[in-house]
Amino acid sequence: MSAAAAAAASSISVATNSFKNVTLSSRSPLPSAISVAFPNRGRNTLRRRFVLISCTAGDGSRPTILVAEKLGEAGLKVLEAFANVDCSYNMTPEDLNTKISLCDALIVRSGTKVDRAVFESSRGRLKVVGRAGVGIDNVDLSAATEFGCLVVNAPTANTIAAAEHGIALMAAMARNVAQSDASVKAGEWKRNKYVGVSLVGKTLAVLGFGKVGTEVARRAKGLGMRVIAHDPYAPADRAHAIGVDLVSFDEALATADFISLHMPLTPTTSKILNDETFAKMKKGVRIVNVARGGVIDEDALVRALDSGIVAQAALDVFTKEPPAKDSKLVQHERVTVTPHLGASTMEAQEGVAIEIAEAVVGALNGELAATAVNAPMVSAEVLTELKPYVVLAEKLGRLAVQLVAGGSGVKNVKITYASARATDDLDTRLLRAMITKGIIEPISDVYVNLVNADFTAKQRGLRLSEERVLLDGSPESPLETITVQLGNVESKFASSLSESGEVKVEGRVKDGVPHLTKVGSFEVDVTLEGSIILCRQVDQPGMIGTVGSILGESNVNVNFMSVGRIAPRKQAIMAIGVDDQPSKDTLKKIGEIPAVEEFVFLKL
Ligand SMILES: NC(=O)c1ccc[n+]([C@@H]2O[C@H](COP(=O)([O-])OP(=O)(O)OC[C@H]3O[C@@H](n4cnc5c(N)ncnc54)[C@H](O)[C@@H]3O)[C@@H](O)[C@H]2O)c1
Ligand SMILES: O=C(O)[C@H](O)COP(=O)(O)O
Repeated sequence: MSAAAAAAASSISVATNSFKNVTLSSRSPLPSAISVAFPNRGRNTLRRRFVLISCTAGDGSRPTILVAEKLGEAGLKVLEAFANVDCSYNMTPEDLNTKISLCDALIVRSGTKVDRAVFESSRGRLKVVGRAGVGIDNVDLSAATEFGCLVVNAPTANTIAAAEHGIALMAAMARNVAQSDASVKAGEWKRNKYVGVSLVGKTLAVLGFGKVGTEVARRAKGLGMRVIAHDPYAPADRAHAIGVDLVSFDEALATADFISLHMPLTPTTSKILNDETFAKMKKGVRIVNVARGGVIDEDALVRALDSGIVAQAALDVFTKEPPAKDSKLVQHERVTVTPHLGASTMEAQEGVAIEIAEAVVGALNGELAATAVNAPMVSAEVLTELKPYVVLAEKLGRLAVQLVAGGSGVKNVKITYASARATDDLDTRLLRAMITKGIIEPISDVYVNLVNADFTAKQRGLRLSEERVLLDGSPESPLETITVQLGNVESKFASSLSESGEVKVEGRVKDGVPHLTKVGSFEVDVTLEGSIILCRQVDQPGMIGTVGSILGESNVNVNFMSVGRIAPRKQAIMAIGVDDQPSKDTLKKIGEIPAVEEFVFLKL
């Protein structure tokens, strides 16, 4: 490492005690995997399989996907090409809980509650929940994560449909379309009663400037409205690019003639429009909600309508769906309602169905989902670059934990990533998850994947801290080295202890192949495949030959050998990569070589 190396501190503690007793799903019998192929120095292509999400049925048969709400035909076709598909559209929660233990994936829209009971009832089989749409407020994400179940959604295909519905509701509300339609159909002709208001020149406040909010803003600008937006997380330049000013929440409320809601339902946004916030609005404001019913305190909205603060409201979504037939809000004369139709266009439903079917099939195939909600999203380009480092990370975790005497005592894990790339350019969640997997799986029967890695670490009291070391030089590869250190442990191979007493292993990727490059303070160089024998010995001529002949006599194929020493004729570590597992007898013979001071056999 360069003398100028600077340690960039980014410490992530994943050890808290905020979790109650939870039963984790046990290891799936036949995990699916991603195959990573890369050339092995001109010899045979080396194939590595690393498991991210285990999904396919244990006996290798086609997985079963339960579709709980109406899904477009095109999406069903994608699913049917890959899995057994059970379309059961009107299940009670009890039906769902009964069926789910036979299903590998579940697809829902907004009408099905996927709560903790669903994950518990699945007994570890459910690996993917697909939400055919954007809002995931009907899925218990923390329960999904605890049970190692990936949640994916279809976040883009219904954006335009929702935005168009928002605009349609705003225009219909302003011109009393629904009320006057009902009136004409009832035989009336009341032209004076249904005089509306114009949109042009009015100020629209978009609350939640994400995908739908942006499209609503764009369209409202086209209608000649002045558009302002409030979104604590939206970049100002995106707003400016379409001529929208980002303002504070209070300013949006105080200035708007129309307010359109486009934020997700979260604990922060729940009832964000309430008595207090209605009181801050301009008298006669008009409200549109195509986001989620729960972002408005519905009783407070009725009060605001009755007091005249709110002139009109147009609502596609409700706290409880369907709302009660005698709901004062729904029945209110100045309220226009639709039955959660924002995403319901032919085009959007087709798009959503394909988007979710592809995401679910991809996840069942073990691919990293681009629309994962409860796991890191890794773009295809980043994943391609990181693949060998992902393998390296898991192998280093596996090696480190096997060097610990009585492995289960591991509590403190320090991971150091040395790279010439800027800290922000490396998302380490994937690597951290794989190191966690490598550490936990050899010493437990818990199956660790990208979804449950941090949760599983916390549950086992594993404290992971990550450090970035910024190296000089050209940032061609994402990482130079990964170092894994396990603190406060005894080692079964004393030479693997660093000067400060931690079990320490370091690796790097060379020509696309993960290598072990350091054990304790000894430098070695051995490819991380098959198994490894580490021997500490007194450096002397003939050692490689002696060990090599013992292994050869036992028909154990050596794929790599490397010796790291402190100084000639002093202590050295020999790292021997072997394709086959040596017998106890063979290992005993190695241990009996007079110059060998200690040795350990490690499975990768
Ligand atoms: N009615 C329908 O059928 C329908 C269809 C599609 C989407 N939706 C709903 O519309 C909403 C928006 O969907 P999207 O695809 O645009 O999502 P999105 O994630 O792209 O946008 C949501 C935006 O809300 C912002 N936000 C979060 N908390 C906020 C807060 N406290 N104040 C202001 N902004 C906040 C986020 O920063 C984000 O930019 C979601 O609730 C979704 O479920 C409804
Ligand atoms: O969040 C969404 O995507 C919309 O609310 C659509 O919900 P739906 O799939 O039930 O129509």
